[in-house]
Amino acid sequence: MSCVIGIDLGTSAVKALLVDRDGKVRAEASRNYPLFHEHTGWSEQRPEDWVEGTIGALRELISTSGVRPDEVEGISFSGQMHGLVLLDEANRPVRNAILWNDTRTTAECREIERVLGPDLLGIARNPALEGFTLPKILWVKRHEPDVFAKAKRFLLPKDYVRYRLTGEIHMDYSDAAGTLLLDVAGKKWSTEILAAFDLPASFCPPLVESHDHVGGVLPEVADQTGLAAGTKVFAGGADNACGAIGAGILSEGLTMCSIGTSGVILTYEQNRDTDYAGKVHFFNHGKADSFYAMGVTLAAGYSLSWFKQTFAPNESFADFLRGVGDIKPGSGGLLFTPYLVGERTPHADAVIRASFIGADGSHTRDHFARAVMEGITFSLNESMAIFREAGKPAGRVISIGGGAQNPVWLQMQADIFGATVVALENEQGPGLGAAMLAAYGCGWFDSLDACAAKFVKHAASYDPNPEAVETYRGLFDIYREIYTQTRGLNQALAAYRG
Ligand SMILES: Nc1ncnc2c1ncn2[C@@H]1O[C@H](COP(=O)(O)OP(=O)(O)O)[C@@H](O)[C@H]1O
Ligand SMILES: O=C(CO)[C@@H](O)[C@H](O)COP(=O)(O)O
Repeated sequence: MSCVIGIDLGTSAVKALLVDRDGKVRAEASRNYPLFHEHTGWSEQRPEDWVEGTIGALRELISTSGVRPDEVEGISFSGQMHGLVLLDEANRPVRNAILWNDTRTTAECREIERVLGPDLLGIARNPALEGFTLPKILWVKRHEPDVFAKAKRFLLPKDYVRYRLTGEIHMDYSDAAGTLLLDVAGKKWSTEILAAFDLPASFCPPLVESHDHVGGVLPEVADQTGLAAGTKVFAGGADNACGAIGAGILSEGLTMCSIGTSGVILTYEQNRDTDYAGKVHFFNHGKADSFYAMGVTLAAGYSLSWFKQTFAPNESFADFLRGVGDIKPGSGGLLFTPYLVGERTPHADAVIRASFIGADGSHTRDHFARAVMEGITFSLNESMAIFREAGKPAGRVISIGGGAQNPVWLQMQADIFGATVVALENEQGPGLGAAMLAAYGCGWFDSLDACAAKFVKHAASYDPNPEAVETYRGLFDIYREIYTQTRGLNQALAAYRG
C-alpha cells in the first residue's frame, strides 16, 4: 500500500491522516493541546505542544495502521493561519505563539493603517485586522522589547512544526498571505511594508509553493515516529486553502462553508485583481497562481464548544445536540450573535461581544443550543451576502469542518444560505487537502485538479426547505440589527472585562 500523510495543525488539536492512492483514509490519529487566555482577548499556544502532539499523532498513526514506513511516500501540512512564532538565532521560540483569534493588537492595526494608507490594500490586499501576523509582530516589539531583541525571524504555526520535522525553514504563499507582509498578487515579501516597519528581509522565511518538496524527515524524528528517515516533506498550506483543496474548490464558481473553531465562507478566485475593497480576505490559494476570497466568523464552532463546555461539559456533541432537530427554525424567537472573541466579517471589531436576545421562560436548553447554531450560521450568511452582492453564484455550497458532522446543522445551512449544501464522504476537513498536496507533490497526479477528481467524494446533499428559508429570511434581518444595537453597550462593558 503506498500512502501519504496529511497533518492538520488546528487550534484545538493536531490530526494526522494516512491516505491511500484512491483517496481513502486508512487511519487517523490526533492529539489535543491547550490554549492560554492570560487576559481577555489574548490567545496563545506553546509551539512545543504542537511538536509533541504531531510526533505523538504520527507515532500512533504508524503503529496502529500497520503501514510499513517505506510505504509512506510523502507528508504535507495544513495549519491554523496567522499565528506568530518568533525564533531566536538558534531557531528556538522566544515566547509562546500569539494566535489568529487573539485580539490584543487594535492599536497596532491603527498604526499600520496610518503608516501604509492605501498601500496596505494595494499590496497586502487585506485590511489590518487584529488576528493577522504583522500587528502581532509590532505588539511584541512595543510591549516586550527584550523578547523582540532576541527574535531573528518569524514563522507561522505549521512552518515551525515542519522545521522541527525536517530542519528546513520555509513558508508557502497561502500562509504568507495572512501575514500582511506579502505582496499577494506579486508573490514576494513586500519590501515597502518591511521597510515601513523597520523589519529586515532576513526576518521573513524563503517562500515556496504549497506542493513544493522542501525537505526530508530527520533521523531523530524517524526514531520517535516510526517514519523512515528522509521521507519526503511538502510545504503544505493555510488551513482554509487546504480545506478548499480537500473540498475540490479549485475553479471559479465554487463556494465552501467551513465550521471549525472559526467559520469561513470561501470562494475560488482565478483573477489576482479581483477587488472586494477589503470587505473579505483575499489570499493566495494552495493551488499555484490562484487565489481565494473568504469572510471569517471568529467564534463559529468555538461558540458551540463554549456553550457545551459551560452547560454540559460531560456530554458528547451527539448527545448534547440530540434534541436540537425537534426545535423549529427560529428557536422560538431566541437569537444569538457569536461574538465571543470579537468579530471579523462583516464587522471588524475586537470589542463587540456575544448576546442572546429574546429569551423567555418557555425556552429550554435545546432552544439555546439551536439558537447558537443558527447565530453562527447567520454570521456566515453575512459573508455569503457580500459574495452574492459581488455577483458570485452561491447556489451550491460544499460544507466541511466539525460543523458538517451534524445533519441538522447541514439542513440549517441550506435553509439560511438559501443554497444546496453538499457534505463530503469521510469529512476530514483540511487534513485531506494537506494529503492531496503530498500526493500531487509526489507525482501521483499531473495536477491538484486531477487529484481532486479522485479524492473528493460528495456525500448527502441538503436542499433548502422553502418554509424554513422564509422564516430565516425574516430573522436574518433582525439578526443583522443586533450588532449596531449592542455595539455601544459592549464598548461600555469593556472596562469591566478581566
Ligand atoms: N458532532 C458535532 N456536531 C456539530 N458540531 C460539532 C461536532 N463535533 C464538533 N463540532 C464543532 O466543530 C468544531 C471543531 O471543528 P474542527 O474542524 O475539528 O476544528 P479545528 O480545525 O479548528 O480544530 C467544534 O468547535 C464544534 O463546535
Ligand atoms: O484566522 C483564520 C483565517 O483567517 C482561521 O480560520 C484560522 O486559520 C484557524 O482556523 P480553525 O482552527 O478554525 O481551522
